[in-house]
Amino acid sequence: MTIDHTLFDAASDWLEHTLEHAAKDVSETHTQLADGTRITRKALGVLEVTPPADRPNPNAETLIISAGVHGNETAPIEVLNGLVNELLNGEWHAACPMLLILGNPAAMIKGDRFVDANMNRLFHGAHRKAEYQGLPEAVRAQQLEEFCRDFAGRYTGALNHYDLHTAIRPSQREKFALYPFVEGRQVPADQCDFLLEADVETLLLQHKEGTTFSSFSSSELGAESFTIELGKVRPFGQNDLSRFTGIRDALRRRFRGHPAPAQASDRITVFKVVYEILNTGDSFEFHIPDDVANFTAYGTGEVIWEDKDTRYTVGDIPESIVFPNRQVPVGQRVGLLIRPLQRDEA
Ligand SMILES: O=C(O)CCC(=O)N[C@@H](CCC(=O)O)C(=O)O
Ligand SMILES: [Zn+2]
Repeated sequence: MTIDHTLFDAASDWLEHTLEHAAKDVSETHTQLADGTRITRKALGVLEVTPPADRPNPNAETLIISAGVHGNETAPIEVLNGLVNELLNGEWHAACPMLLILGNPAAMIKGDRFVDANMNRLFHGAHRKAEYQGLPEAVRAQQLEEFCRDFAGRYTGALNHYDLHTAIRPSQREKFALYPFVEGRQVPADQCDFLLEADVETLLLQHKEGTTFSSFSSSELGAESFTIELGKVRPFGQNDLSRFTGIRDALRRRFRGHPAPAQASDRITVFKVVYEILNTGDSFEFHIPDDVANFTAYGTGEVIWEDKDTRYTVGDIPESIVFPNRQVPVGQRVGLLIRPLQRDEA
């Protein structure tokens, strides 16, 4: 490895630098690769890649790729860091402008989903709410929004954002993507092809705007954005990276500006979110066990949650649970209920 250490001080790579400096400020710095690509370390865990102006960008796109918005979701962090190492090592040339983000370094060091507040609920302006004022995760969400806004504002090509995660629970469908809700929008076929290329065969359509990173970039920046769940949460070093080669190879292909391989888009299974379960407070009872897998289905009449005022039972069409988690603050998401998208709903 012949990495230029002006970018990462004495650290061996981007991830090591990000973890070592998690409690410190780092200033902006940049370097130029032998092929003329400029790499700017904008801040801790934020790299901008700028190919030389005369290099073709065959897919006419700009990319934002984020991982580690939840600190314990380490596999996508390792995948993204591996791709950065390849780039810095001169193994291939970057074709498109890219903003690469390791979201929450302090939580990565702790090995936890977050430190003070779930950062993936603080985007799309939510970091401005009084209850989050001054929290490091609110400051970081605002900083990441600003970097993305600045990056998006400097380019005209199609903007795409893939926010990479892994799930807390096991899942009947190991890899799946969530498409943030934007009024009147439909998922483009080439995005489904990309998901399939990355071995992601299941897509969930959100039913309302949210405060996730991908909701921010799609609603505020007009990006085609997805949250992508790639497997299960594990600590650094304990991931079986052979289960993540689909996303690694698909991203590398995009970074290099190579054409998309042909895919059969009808292979993707699409669900829509029909209901978001929220923690309603003291009398809230969630009837789904803690160890249930994502996509477990519940039949007509089954009670999912209740409190002193409300009892939610499944209606005529079975519904499946995704992201069940009762350990969330009042007002936050305890889970999503989904059902397959019918043909006439497409
Ligand atoms: O497994 C879980 O319960 C959570 C995994 C995760 O972090 N998922 C994202 C999904 C974001 C979205 O809805 O687009 C999250 O909860 O932030
Ligand atoms: Zn996550």
